[in-house]
Amino acid sequence: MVLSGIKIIELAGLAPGPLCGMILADFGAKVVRVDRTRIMTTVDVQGRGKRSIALDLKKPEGAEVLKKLCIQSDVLIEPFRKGVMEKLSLGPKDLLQQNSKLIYARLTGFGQNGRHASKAGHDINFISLAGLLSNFGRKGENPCAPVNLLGDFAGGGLMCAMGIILALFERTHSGKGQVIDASMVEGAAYCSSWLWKSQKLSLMDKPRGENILDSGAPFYETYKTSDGKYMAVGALEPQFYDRLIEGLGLNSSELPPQMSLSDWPELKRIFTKIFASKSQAVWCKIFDNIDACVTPVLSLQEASRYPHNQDRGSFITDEDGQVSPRPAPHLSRTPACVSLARDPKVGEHTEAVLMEYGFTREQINALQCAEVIELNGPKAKL
Ligand SMILES: C[C@H](CCC[C@@H](C)[C@H]1CC[C@H]2[C@@H]3[C@H](O)C[C@@H]4C[C@H](O)CC[C@]4(C)[C@H]3C[C@H](O)[C@]12C)C(=O)SCCNC(=O)CCNC(=O)[C@H](O)C(C)(C)COP(=O)(O)OP(=O)(O)OC[C@H]1O[C@@H](n2cnc3c(N)ncnc32)[C@H](O)[C@@H]1OP(=O)(O)O
Repeated sequence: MVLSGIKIIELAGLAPGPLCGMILADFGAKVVRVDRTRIMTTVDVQGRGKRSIALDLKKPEGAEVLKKLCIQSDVLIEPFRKGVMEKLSLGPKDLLQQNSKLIYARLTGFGQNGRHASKAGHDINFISLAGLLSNFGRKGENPCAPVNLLGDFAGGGLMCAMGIILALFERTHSGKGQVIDASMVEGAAYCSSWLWKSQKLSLMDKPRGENILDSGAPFYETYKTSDGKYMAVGALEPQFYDRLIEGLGLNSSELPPQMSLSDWPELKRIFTKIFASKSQAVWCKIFDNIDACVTPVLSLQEASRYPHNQDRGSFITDEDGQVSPRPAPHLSRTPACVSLARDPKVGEHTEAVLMEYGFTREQINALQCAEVIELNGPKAKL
């Protein structure tokens, strides 16, 4: 696997850091998640392929343990707001001094400088300041966040993983680590470069809900079917639009032209009425054989059972029976080799990991007695 041999320390966070660590683990890195002590469970639902140690970083001995782990690792992912790591004497200066090859990834909302750098925030705040949230939602309605996909995951976890991979690549030439300042405001904005640059093309320059891709256009919209489900229509180009009209059983000579903006509301009414006359399954049968960019809107469960996705094995089931997406993209020679084991429990691997990093049993016992670490898993085999 591409990242075989790469050792990553991930300090436990809420959502973006865990995705970043999971991607790297899926592609072969050895990821150790550092959980807090005295917590019953983790909120990390993206623990696939990771091991967990429970370590109290507030205790000086705990910070020393982390330093020792980082000396022997390639990457540290830290998800706290600016200044938290420095307060623990675990900032980049402290750690890079001991391991100049370390890649120190700082995944925050607002970045390491600027007036909001020390403020707390969540996905919705980051995408609001990136100028993006103002674009989501229907005409006349309040902006509505696309769950926490854009800030936390596209702009956060994924961008941070890209930064780490870039830094690992660069390190093969320079032999040096570096600090990655991954701000979710900037990551989300960067992912959305098309939106910024398409203003010039008059594609997305009208108010929210009146543009071609934001529910303004009748041919890029969802429609309710007779059984209360939905179809997604993405018939943007004229050739696909013609086939949409054909599939709906309409006659284009009796309709206004596709790009007549003033007629979009009327076209939407017509399409809405027709889609409501048949069930989703019937529309699927019709549009399965027509190249019109029309697809069913599926729930997560339906997506994993959808024939095309089954053809490609796009979803996997772990040993707990939990279904999730398999890693993407596919690499032909060195594909991801995903773990099907259940996610790690907090502190399940403390002993095994510490021994692997050179701690003796006596040292581990002492750390345990001082409540610096917790051992919640099976004993390591010596
Ligand atoms: C929208 C998403 C988030 C979605 C997540 C939700 C699904 C979940 C969020 C809350 C969960 C619920 C909650 O946990 C309560 C229940 C728990 C139960 O187990 C399950 C049910 C729950 C109801 C649970 C359910 C769900 O899981 C939730 C609803 C996002 O946007 S995620 C992106 C967030 N933003 C960022 O990542 C940006 C950068 N980070 C930050 O801005 C802040 O870290 C953040 C996230 C705002 C948190 O701020 P906070 O003040 O709490 O932390 P920091 O200032 O960063 O400091 C961290 C302190 O912790 C100390 N520390 C860290 N590790 C250790 C350790 N190993 N040992 C000791 N101490 C440690 C660290 O030193 C800091 O201490 P100080 O404050 O003293 O400096």
